[in-house]
Amino acid sequence: MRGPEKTPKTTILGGGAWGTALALAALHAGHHVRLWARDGEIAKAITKGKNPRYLPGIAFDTGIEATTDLQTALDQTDCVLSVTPAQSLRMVLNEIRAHMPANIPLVLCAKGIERETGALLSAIVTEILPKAPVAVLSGPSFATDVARGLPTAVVVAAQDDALAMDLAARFSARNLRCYASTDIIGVELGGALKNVFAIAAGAVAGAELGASAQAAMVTRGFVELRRLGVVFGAQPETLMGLSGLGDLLLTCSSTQSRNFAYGVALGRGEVLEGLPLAEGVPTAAIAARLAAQHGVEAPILSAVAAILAGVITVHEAVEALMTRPLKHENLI
Ligand SMILES: NC(=O)C1=CN([C@@H]2O[C@H](COP(=O)(O)OP(=O)(O)OC[C@H]3O[C@@H](n4cnc5c(N)ncnc54)[C@H](OP(=O)(O)O)[C@@H]3O)[C@@H](O)[C@H]2O)C=CC1
Ligand SMILES: O=C(CO)COP(=O)(O)O
Repeated sequence: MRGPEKTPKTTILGGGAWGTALALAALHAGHHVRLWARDGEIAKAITKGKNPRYLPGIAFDTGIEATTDLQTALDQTDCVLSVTPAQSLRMVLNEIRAHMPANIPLVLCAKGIERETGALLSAIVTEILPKAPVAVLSGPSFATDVARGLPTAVVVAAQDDALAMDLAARFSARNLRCYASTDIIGVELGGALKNVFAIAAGAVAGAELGASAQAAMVTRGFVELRRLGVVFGAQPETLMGLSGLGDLLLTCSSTQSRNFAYGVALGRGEVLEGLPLAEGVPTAAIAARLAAQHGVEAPILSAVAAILAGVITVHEAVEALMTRPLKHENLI
């Protein structure tokens, strides 16, 4: 006879919009959920069913145990979701190293490439927590949609198919459908690079260059994403899926995306300081550098990096893109 099912114990690192939304999703999937936030006020608010700084206007179920104490957050956990920004991952992993139980999966939910080193986030986990099986959760999913319980589909990748399937089953609930994948690199690259193309699409919208230009930018951005995927060893078909095409469709068309909104402000020539987190900003520079190092033709990535570095304007970038030598429509 089977014994009673054990309640999954899930720890979320990060009390921002996505950390809170994923904590709620885990709660709705029946987990015992603890969330670590570095800010005590945010931890208190989440425990009371709100996060006014990051999810304003959304009241949610109580039941998430939020704390500023890492030891408490990680005690007896059986799965950890890392949901702080990509550029903080190394710092956060170094902080949790002493408290992390051995052989517990670490699921990366941030989207970016480390600016200083060019490392993919999964490589940073392997370097700092070599005993933690690494997984990646990505796909078209606005935190506010997930927090409101709107239907959303994502993909969870792990090298071990059984782990990927387990995690997909663990986090799936009525309004969150998780597909499994074994292509960690493809899934993380799709999430990291779509942010840069969302900035490009936003800049085109902000500069009022028209819907046709926006569609061209997204389509050619997708070609660049697939080219970089080949270099990194991603499976090309992964990028046709939720983390890749799916997330481009979402974030290259909606001001709900912070990266798209950042691009809009850039295109309008507005002040950028103080805008919410746009992960595509640090990732653009390193992605353009990696593309150049590997001889990958990626004019949109380079243009976004150059605009963000203040080397060229949006209009100059568009003119340079439009007057490149004519060629066949190479799709890879
Ligand atoms: N929002 C969304 O819709 C989605 C976001 N993502 C990805 O999730 C990641 C996080 O995004 P999101 O939650 O939206 O971002 P937010 O800006 O909403 O929140 C970021 C959170 O990370 C915390 N944080 C920042 N730096 C550190 C650090 N060094 N140590 C500990 N905590 C830190 C912040 O704490 P504090 O408040 O103290 O500064 C805050 O709680 C990003 O990579 C994003 O691309 C993925 C899918 C959807
Ligand atoms: O990654 C996201 C949706 O899939 C969120 O996008 P932004 O970070 O641009 O808001």
